[in-house]
This record gives sequence, structure tokens and C-alpha cells, in this order.
Amino acid sequence: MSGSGPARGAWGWHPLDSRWAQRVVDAAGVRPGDLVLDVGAGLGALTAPLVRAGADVVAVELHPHRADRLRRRFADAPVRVVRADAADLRLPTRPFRVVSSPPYGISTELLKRLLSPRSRLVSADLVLQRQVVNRWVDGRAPGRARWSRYYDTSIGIRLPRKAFTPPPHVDSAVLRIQRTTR
Ligand SMILES: C[S@@+](CC[C@H](N)C(=O)[O-])C[C@H]1O[C@@H](n2cnc3c(N)ncnc32)[C@H](O)[C@@H]1O
Repeated sequence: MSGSGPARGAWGWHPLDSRWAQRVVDAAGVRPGDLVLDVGAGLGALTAPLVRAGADVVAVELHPHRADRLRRRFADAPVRVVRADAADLRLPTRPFRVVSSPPYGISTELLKRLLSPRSRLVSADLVLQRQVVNRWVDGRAPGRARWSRYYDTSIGIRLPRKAFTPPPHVDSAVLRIQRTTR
């Protein structure tokens, strides 16, 4: 999914209902002034409650029209909209959190990047396919030997299919990642 972007029809368009988005952000424990990446921000379902929580948000969105709409919607808020492919994401050089409902197709690539050796990731709350979350919490995740010294993984809120429009064909949950050292 790099270069000209995903193939037509592969844009992973399952926006979160605003009440569920608020719950995900509340559970993430974001504090005023935190730098938070919303990867695959769509039209800002998570960006809006992140702004209300006082975060400085970087909203990453590849779709050109969605990125434009995000810019307009959050023109007066502490939100930087970056039109970029999450697969090529440049991580901040200062500590940051991630609260995101990314397209499921890029979740493994995104997680590898967030947990890479020089990452300043403090915590991540990612809405993902429940099967994928289970894999990351029960010890079957890629590269675990390397990153498990620094990070704990756990399962957060379980989201019903009706938390999205249109409902996806799979169950979802929040994968919580928290730095334990450094
Ligand atoms: C599942 S939707 C979630 C949208 C929003 N976060 C929400 O919860 O309503 C995923 C979003 O990721 C965007 N997207 C798809 N592929 C992407 C990529 N490679 N890099 C960045 N964003 C991407 C889609 O355009 C879509 O807006």
C-alpha cells in the first residue's frame, strides 16, 4: 500500500461511531499536552475526542479528500494533518502515544514500525481485528523477543460490529501497548 496508495475499493472505510470513539479515547488515558498519532484518521472520529482531551494530534490519512476534510474540520485545533501512507510513517522524535483505528490490512506493518528499536512510543491503543489482538497478547506476535523487554500488551475495550458504519465482517477490540522501561 505505498506509492499511489491502496487499490480502488481497498480504503478500509469503517468509521467509528462517535460514542465508541469517545470510549476508546477515554480508556487510553490521554492527558493534556500529550502528542498523539491518529493513524488512518478518516474524517476524525477519534481526532475529535483526542482534541477534547487536550492532546496535540497528528492525524495521518492517505485518502486525499479525507485529508482535506480533516484539515478543514480541525483548522482551529491543535491538529496537524499529514497526508501519508501509514506504511511509510515517520515516527516523532519525542515521546508519543497512538490512538487509532487503522485499516486492518496494514496493522502488522504499523505495529512493527511503532515497536521498532528507536521508537519513542509511550503507549498505543489500536482498534484492530480481535483475532489480531489475541495474537499480540498471547505471545504469538512478530518480533516479540525483541520488543517484549520494553512493552506490555493487553486487550482493552471489545467493540461490537455495530460500533462501525458499515459494520465489518469481523469482531474488533483495542490492542493496548504500554512501555514498561526507559
Ligand atoms: C477503518 S477507517 C477508520 C477511520 C477513522 N479512524 C474512524 O475511526 O472513523 C481507516 C482509515 O485509514 C485510511 N487509510 C487506508 N489506507 C491507509 C494508509 N496506507 N495510510 C494511511 N491511511 C490509510 C482510510 O482512508 C480510512 O480513512
